[in-house]
Amino acid sequence: MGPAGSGKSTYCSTMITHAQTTSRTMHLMNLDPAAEEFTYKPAVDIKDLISLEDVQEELGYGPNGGLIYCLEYLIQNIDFLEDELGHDDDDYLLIDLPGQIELYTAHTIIPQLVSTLHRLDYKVCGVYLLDATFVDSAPKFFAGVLSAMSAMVQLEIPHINVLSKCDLLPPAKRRDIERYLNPERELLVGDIGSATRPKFQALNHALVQLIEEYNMVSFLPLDVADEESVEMVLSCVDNAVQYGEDLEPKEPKEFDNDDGEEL
Ligand SMILES: Nc1nc2c(ncn2[C@@H]2O[C@H](COP(=O)(O)OP(=O)(O)OP(=O)(O)O)[C@@H](O)[C@H]2O)c(=O)[nH]1
Ligand SMILES: [Mg+2]
Repeated sequence: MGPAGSGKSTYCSTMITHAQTTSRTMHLMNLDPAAEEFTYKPAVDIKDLISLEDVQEELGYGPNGGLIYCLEYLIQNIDFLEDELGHDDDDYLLIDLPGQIELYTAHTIIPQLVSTLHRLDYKVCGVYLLDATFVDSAPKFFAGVLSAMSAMVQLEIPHINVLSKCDLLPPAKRRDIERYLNPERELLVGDIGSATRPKFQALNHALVQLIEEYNMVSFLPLDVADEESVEMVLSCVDNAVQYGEDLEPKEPKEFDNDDGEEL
């Protein structure tokens, strides 16, 4: 999840590339009906169910309304998803969503999708991306945190915040951003206080308290050019969904005889 252009699709392809280097399989589920180009072919694609172009042409919707229509259509035809999904115990799906922010704040589409996945026994973790190059001041950081928080409270699933595009930050900006990865209350109050007018002080305090109560202030930096950084984000998501805990160790095929018995 995350605002338009925050790096959601890049996150998905980066994780799949990384998984391949560690002989792990991940599948892409594309739920962005406007997505046109893919680094990896999606295993499940909303465009096989409904096309944004058709919706715009036939129903006269604009791009944003059309997109919401497509996702609502998916929820009404959730059998499509159930039929498309594999039934492997260790299926790992990366679900790429569109960037319309209202999807994460106002609509019930994503919560409905999550409950379908839960019904199908998937463990779901929300990963919310914010573009690090935009989060360069306290007010922008707050705006980003509040958007991430509204997704989190709506979904009630394990939630991880990621600052994307850290590779684009010059070293000095990187140090600035590090202040916000795990900031102390005093830092937040101080920074937001000096960036806004005194009359907002009470509001600022209330916001900092809210952010603290939801334990929302931590962000993981993601530099897609740095394998360690990619691995760190992946292992936090793995931990959140307890990936691997239920997996049976697999016997290599050559140790089975023709009857499937172990030798
Ligand atoms: N250098 C760099 N560029 C990135 C990174 N992530 C995304 N980009 C670039 O940012 C632009 C948007 O990235 P996408 O991955 O398409 O973002 P998105 O969130 O899927 O965008 P929408 O689906 O349109 O909401 C593209 O030009 C990407 O190449 C990153 O980690 N580093
Ligand atoms: Mg995208």
